[in-house]
Amino acid sequence: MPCKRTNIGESAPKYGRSVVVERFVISGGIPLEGEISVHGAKNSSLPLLAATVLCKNESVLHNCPNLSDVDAACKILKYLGCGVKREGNTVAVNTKEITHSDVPDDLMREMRSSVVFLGAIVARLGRAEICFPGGCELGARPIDLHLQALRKLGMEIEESHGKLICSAEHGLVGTSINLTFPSVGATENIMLAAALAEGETVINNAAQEPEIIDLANFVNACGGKVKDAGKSRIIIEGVKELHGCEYRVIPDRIVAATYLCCAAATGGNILVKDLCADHIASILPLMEEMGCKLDITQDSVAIRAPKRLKALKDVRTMPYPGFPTDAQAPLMAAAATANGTSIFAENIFESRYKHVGELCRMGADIKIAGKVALVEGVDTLYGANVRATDLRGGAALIIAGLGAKGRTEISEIKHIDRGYEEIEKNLCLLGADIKRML
Ligand SMILES: CC(=O)N[C@H]1[C@@H](OP(=O)(O)OP(=O)(O)OC[C@H]2O[C@@H](n3ccc(=O)[nH]c3=O)[C@H](O)[C@@H]2O)O[C@H](CO)[C@@H](O)[C@@H]1O
Ligand SMILES: C=C(OP(=O)(O)O)C(=O)O
Repeated sequence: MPCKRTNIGESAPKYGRSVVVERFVISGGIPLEGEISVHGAKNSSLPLLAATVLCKNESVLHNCPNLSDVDAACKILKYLGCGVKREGNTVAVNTKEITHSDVPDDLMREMRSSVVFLGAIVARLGRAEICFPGGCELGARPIDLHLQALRKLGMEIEESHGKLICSAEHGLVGTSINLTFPSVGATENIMLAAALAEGETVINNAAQEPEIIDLANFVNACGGKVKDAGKSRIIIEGVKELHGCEYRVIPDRIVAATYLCCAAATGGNILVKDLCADHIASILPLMEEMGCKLDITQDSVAIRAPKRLKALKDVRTMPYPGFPTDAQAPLMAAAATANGTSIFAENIFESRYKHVGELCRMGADIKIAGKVALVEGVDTLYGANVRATDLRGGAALIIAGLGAKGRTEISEIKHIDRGYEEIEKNLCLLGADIKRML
C-alpha cells in the first residue's frame, strides 16, 4: 500500500508535521486518476486568523487547512492570550482577552504572514513589538511598503536591534495611501490597521488577489466597513469595534493549480473539486495550451492530459489577475517534459528559481538568464534524490517525481507541509505511489 507512513526513526511526530529528517519517496510513472478536493487557502487563513485579533469576542473559521503555517498563526494567537480551539478544519479563536502585544522571534520567523499581525495588534492594543518575519527564501522580501503605510496611518515605529517597536497611543487615523507596488501583505496590513482607525483610509494601487477580498468579507462580516476589495482602490471606513463571526475560508487556488499540474505531468485524468474556477482563470488556458482537455464548472475542473504535453510560449508571473508566482514552479515541473521549449519569466521575486537545480538533477534541461527560465522539454525525467528548497519548489519536485521514471526521494519536506494538507494521502487517492518516511 503506497499510502502507508513508514517510521524508521524512534518516535514519529504528529501526522503532517514534518521534522528535518522526514522525506517523500515517490515511485513515478503512474497516470493519476480519480477525484480530489481542494482545501482552504493558506494565504487567506493566515490573514483571517490575524484579523480575529481585531474582534472583541469569538470568531469561527471553517475550511481552515491543517498546515504548519496555520499552527504557527494559532501559536501566535495563543501567545497573545487568545483561546484557540481546532476541530477538524474549523478553528475557533476567542479574542476577548488579549494579554500580550509582542510576538516572540521564533514565531515571527516561522512564516511571512506573521507580519500581518502587526496591523491587527496595534489596531486593537495601540502597541506591538515584533521582529522581521520569516517565510520562504525567494530573494529580498522587504517590508518597507508595510511600514511606510502604517506610519502614514499614525503608527510610530522604532527599529532597534532587529525589533520593531510600534505604538499608536491615541489610535490610528485614516489617510490616503499610494502603494508603489500592489503588495499583497502590505494591502492586508493596511486593511487590518485601518479597520479600527478613525475615519477613512483609501488604498490606491492595492493588491486585487482573491485573498484580499476574503479578508474584506471577513472584516465586513464582523461589522467592519471595507469597500471595493478586489479593485485597485480600496476604501476602509474605520469602526469603533468589531465583533466575531463565523466564516468559511475560500479554496486554495495554488493547491488547485498544483493538482492540475500533477495530472498534466503524469498524463492523468482527474477531477479537482471544491475550487473556485474564477480564481485560477490565468492558469486554465495554460493547461489547455499544453494540450490538456478541461471541463470547467464554477467549483471544479476535470482535466485529461495528453500522453505528451506541448510547450508553453510565454508564462509571466504578475500580480492578480495575472499568472501567480506561487504556481510558477509547479507549472515548470509539468513543462519540463513538454514537447518543445517553454519560456517563463518570474517578475515578482528576484530568486524564485531554486527548484530549477533540483529539477535538473532529475534530467530536466532548464537554463536561467536573469528573470527568464528556458525550459527545453525532455522526453522523460528520472527519479533522483532531491531537496525541497521552498514551499512551491517542493511541490514542483513532487510533480516531477510523479511523472518521472523510477524512485524520487525528496528531503526537507517541512517546506511542503507549510502549504499542502496531507498531500501524500491525497495523491495516493489518485493512485500515486508516494510515501512519507522518516
Ligand atoms: C504580488 C504577488 O504576487 N504577491 C505574492 C507574494 O505576497 P507577499 O505579500 O509575500 O509579497 P508582496 O505581494 O508584498 O510582494 C511582492 C513583491 O513586492 C516586494 N515588496 C513587498 C513588500 C514590501 O514592503 N516591499 C517590497 O519591495 C517584494 O520583495 C516582492 O518583490 O508572495 C506570496 C507568497 O508567495 C503570494 O501568495 C502573493 O501572491
Ligand atoms: C511562498 C509562500 O508563502 P510565504 O509568503 O508565507 O513564504 C507561498 O504561499 O507560496
